[in-house]
Amino acid sequence: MATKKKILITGANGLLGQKLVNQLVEEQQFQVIATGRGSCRLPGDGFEYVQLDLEIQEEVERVLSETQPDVIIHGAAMTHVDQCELNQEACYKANVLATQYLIKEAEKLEAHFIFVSTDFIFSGEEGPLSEEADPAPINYYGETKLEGERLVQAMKSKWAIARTVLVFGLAHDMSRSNIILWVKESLEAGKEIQVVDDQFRTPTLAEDLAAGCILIANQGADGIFNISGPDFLTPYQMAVETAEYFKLDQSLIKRTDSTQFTQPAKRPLKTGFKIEKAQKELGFEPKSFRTAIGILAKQIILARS
Ligand SMILES: NC(=O)C1=CN([C@@H]2O[C@H](COP(=O)(O)OP(=O)(O)OC[C@H]3O[C@@H](n4cnc5c(N)ncnc54)[C@H](OP(=O)(O)O)[C@@H]3O)[C@@H](O)[C@H]2O)C=CC1
Ligand SMILES: Cc1cn([C@H]2C[C@H](O)[C@@H](COP(=O)(O)OP(=O)(O)O[C@H]3O[C@@H](C)C(=O)[C@@H](O)[C@H]3O)O2)c(=O)[nH]c1=O
Repeated sequence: MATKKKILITGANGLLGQKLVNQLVEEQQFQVIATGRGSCRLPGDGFEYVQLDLEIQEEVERVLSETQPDVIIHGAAMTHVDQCELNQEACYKANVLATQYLIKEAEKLEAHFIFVSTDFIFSGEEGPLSEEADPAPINYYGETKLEGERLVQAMKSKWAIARTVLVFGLAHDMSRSNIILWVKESLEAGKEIQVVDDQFRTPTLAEDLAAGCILIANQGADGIFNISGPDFLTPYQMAVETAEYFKLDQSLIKRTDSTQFTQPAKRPLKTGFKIEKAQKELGFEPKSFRTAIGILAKQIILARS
């Protein structure tokens, strides 16, 4: 029996990482090597976990030469946008240097390299955007992700970039929350929240992002693909839909805009992605926002039982 190809996931303990490992183990197309900083926080089995801090180049060299993956999905990053703005050195190490070390080993192995990127490489002047739009980041996190994309696009071996937007979902032992969980928990606690209605996104269920990355891996696809949800919404609209779905008090949601609600790092106003290319070329089919909330609701109930 032919031995299976090996796929290595970086940041496997994270929201996307956990969904990638779950789906890859289920599909059984690859031998799965899950890597992450520190101990394994993933439930279940069917994969090999290897500790890998991507900011330590010797560790990257050792782990990659020992595991010899055929495919790498690089989702690891510093993703707290405000912390990235305030601690730019840490952000640069996690998002640029780590990617640089990994690319060097991927080229040696001629491994298919799939880089997960973001709508935050864009200025937010217009949206939704196609894969051909010109990047112009307006926060430091976005700058480092764009730098990562540039390193990837200069690779001599096969590469792909999966760009996504406002990922939401439920994972084990999460290091940070995301908008749907935050809205639900705030309203359940009877807390009033200010939510902007002048930013536009195509929010993405973590499972759909993972499915899109795996389509790229399975098909050996190369180039840039927008992998996001299909619905073009503002955070305010997302909050109202979440309240409706979970039958929570909508009066606690106070509509505001980006001039009133400010965060340390500027957010691009209008982003969101057109996903026709991924739909046509990969067969990518994400869930509607409402269906996605329903999936999340089931997971929340399961997690409680
Ligand atoms: N979340 C979102 O809304 C969006 C995310 N993206 C991109 O998607 C990808 C995944 O995001 P998401 O799953 O939400 O992020 P998470 O923050 O949930 O996961 C990121 C993971 O990367 C790990 N990591 C960070 N630095 C290192 C390092 N030096 N070595 C090894 N692992 C490291 C973190 O480890 P630890 O658990 O130890 O902290 C964490 O598990 C990222 O590349 C992000 O830029 C793009 C658009 C939207
Ligand atoms: C906390 C908060 C957020 N918001 C809005 C602002 C923003 O548009 C949206 C999400 O806010 P957050 O700060 O939680 O998420 P944010 O850091 O904007 O999320 C980003 O994460 C990185 C990793 C990405 O790559 C981006 O695609 C994007 O998803 O909700 C409010 O309106 N009120 C609030 O109190």
